[in-house]
Amino acid sequence: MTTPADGTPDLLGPDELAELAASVEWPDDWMRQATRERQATLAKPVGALGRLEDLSLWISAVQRASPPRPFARPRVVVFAGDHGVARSGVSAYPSEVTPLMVQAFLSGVAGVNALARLAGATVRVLDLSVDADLTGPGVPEDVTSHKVRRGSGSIDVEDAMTLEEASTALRAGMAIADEEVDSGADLLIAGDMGIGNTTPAAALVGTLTGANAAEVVGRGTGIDDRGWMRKCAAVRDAMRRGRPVLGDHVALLSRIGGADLAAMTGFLLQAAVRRTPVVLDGVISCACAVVAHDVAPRASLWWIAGSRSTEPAQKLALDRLALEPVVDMGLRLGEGTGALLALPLLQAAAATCAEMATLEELGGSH
Ligand SMILES: Cc1cc2ncn([C@H]3O[C@H](COP(=O)(O)O)[C@@H](O)[C@H]3O)c2cc1C
Ligand SMILES: O=C(O)c1cccnc1
Repeated sequence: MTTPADGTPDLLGPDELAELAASVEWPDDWMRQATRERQATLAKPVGALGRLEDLSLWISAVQRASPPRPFARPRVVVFAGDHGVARSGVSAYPSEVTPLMVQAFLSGVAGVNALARLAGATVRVLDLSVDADLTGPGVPEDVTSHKVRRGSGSIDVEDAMTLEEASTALRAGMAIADEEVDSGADLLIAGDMGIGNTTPAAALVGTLTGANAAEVVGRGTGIDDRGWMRKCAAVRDAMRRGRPVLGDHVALLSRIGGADLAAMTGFLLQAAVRRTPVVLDGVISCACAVVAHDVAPRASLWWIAGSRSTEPAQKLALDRLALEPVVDMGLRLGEGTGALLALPLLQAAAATCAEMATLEELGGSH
């Protein structure tokens, strides 16, 4: 935690967040318009590339380039963290799976690794709040370089973390986005790993959209009806704890979020500040996106929805963000997999627009 010389905790205050929000620029509408005009001249019937054409306009606007370029350095950052609420029977799997999956990401054998290889993206995994000690031989130091705490509190009955830790986690996420953009990433994806994390995600979406627990709670890793009812009760209790601090984003994340989710929120915000596009993934990244959008409404113009999740909270989140997923394949994995599934379609949108001749260049007209 960063603490100023006088010893007071370095809280991320509303003024700093408002300043951050004000620094988010608009994507470039001139480039969007230039690409719209180009699409109308390419060697195809007008509109024949369907939604790829819409995607090419967004890519142009966020790249400030017309025609758009395929992304050269797409990067996934997986935010790993455990959640005390998992002890209340809200997940089909135990928290011990979280550190195992971190090892799997590092070994390159998880779903996110396979899809990243296919899509030409690289993967970085960070332990923000895994309830295990991941330092030691075989684990690169980078993995724990932004660790905030071991596990987050059980949000139905206690705070996920302190206000200081929430501030630290948000700042960590911003620093991570800076690190990635400074290292050359031109497209970012926020992946998640943490047993129980669909519970705080649902609670955040429910609190910010005004929906009730039954409307936001899904099956997560595959809980049965009794598990779903336990999860509804946990989310209802968490939302009761979150509602009084609606509007204070640091307090909201400290009460009913988690260090991993707070970091992801900071990451999404800073990506927008750095004019770097993001493909959102499943319910976790979309829940964080709703928090980040509440801080900085313009930030969502820098994001696109990769994949429809089966989690109901993701639908409410995307409605709030006015985003329509690129693919709908019934995914419910997270890790960044849904975003990676959409990435080849984004590349297709950029490549067709950049590489196709115009009808006029072929000697024709229409
Ligand atoms: C082996 C395994 C790999 C995963 N990869 C992502 N998740 C996903 O499922 C979890 C969230 O669902 P819930 O809230 O129901 O626990 C998170 O770890 C999320 O990343 C996984 C879950 C498991 C079991
Ligand atoms: O929507 C997701 O990404 C998701 C759904 C269930 C479990 N983990 C992640």
